[in-house]
Amino acid sequence: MDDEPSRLGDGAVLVPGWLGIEEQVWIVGEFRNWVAGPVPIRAAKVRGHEMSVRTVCLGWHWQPYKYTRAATDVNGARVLPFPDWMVRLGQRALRETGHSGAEVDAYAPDTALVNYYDDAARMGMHQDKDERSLAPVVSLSIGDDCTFRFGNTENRGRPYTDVRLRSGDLFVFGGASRLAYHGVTRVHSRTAPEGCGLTTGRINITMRMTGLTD
Ligand SMILES: O=C(O)CCC(=O)C(=O)O
Ligand SMILES: [Fe+2]
Repeated sequence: MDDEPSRLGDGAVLVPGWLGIEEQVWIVGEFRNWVAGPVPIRAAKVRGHEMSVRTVCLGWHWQPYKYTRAATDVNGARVLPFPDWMVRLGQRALRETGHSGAEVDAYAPDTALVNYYDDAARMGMHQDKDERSLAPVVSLSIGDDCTFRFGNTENRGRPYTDVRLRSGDLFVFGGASRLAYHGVTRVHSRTAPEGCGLTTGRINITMRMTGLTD
């Protein structure tokens, strides 16, 4: 049995086992299409250093530290459109984490950062703050477990909470937690459940509302 949902902060809810195994498999299949282009998955460069995580984007392309329609730091191609099914999935995520009908209706995510972590990949503590909208971020994890660190809105340090994110878990952070620092301190190799579609590594999808218009 999966654990009950837990609150990691005001507006931050973790729902273990939210995606069924068939949904996970299906999303991994979509992931294989996304990484094949038009913009290949790549490690973004932050101040000249490649991140250990590799990322492919939908809707808008994220590069440190802005969103563009075309991947001007990769191959100049326009990223794939943000899929309708993901808008609906994002709305369902908000509905099932206690958001009001009005918030659900207003939720129109238009970018997803799709990260792939191998065993050695990590993500340092950061805020998701390149969006103009403060609508919640919806995070989905598939594959190997990770240790996810969810902190405070002031700085990268304590107080923070370390939790295990497992395949199928949903994490939503909005409201007073929307600009909380967070990161991934480690990936737990070979922990992916059998049949999730991924045999090695971890996929994380964060959908967001950019608040941008063309
Ligand atoms: O991999 C995760 O769980 C978090 C990813 C993240 O924070 C990001 O892409 O901004
Ligand atoms: Fe983030």
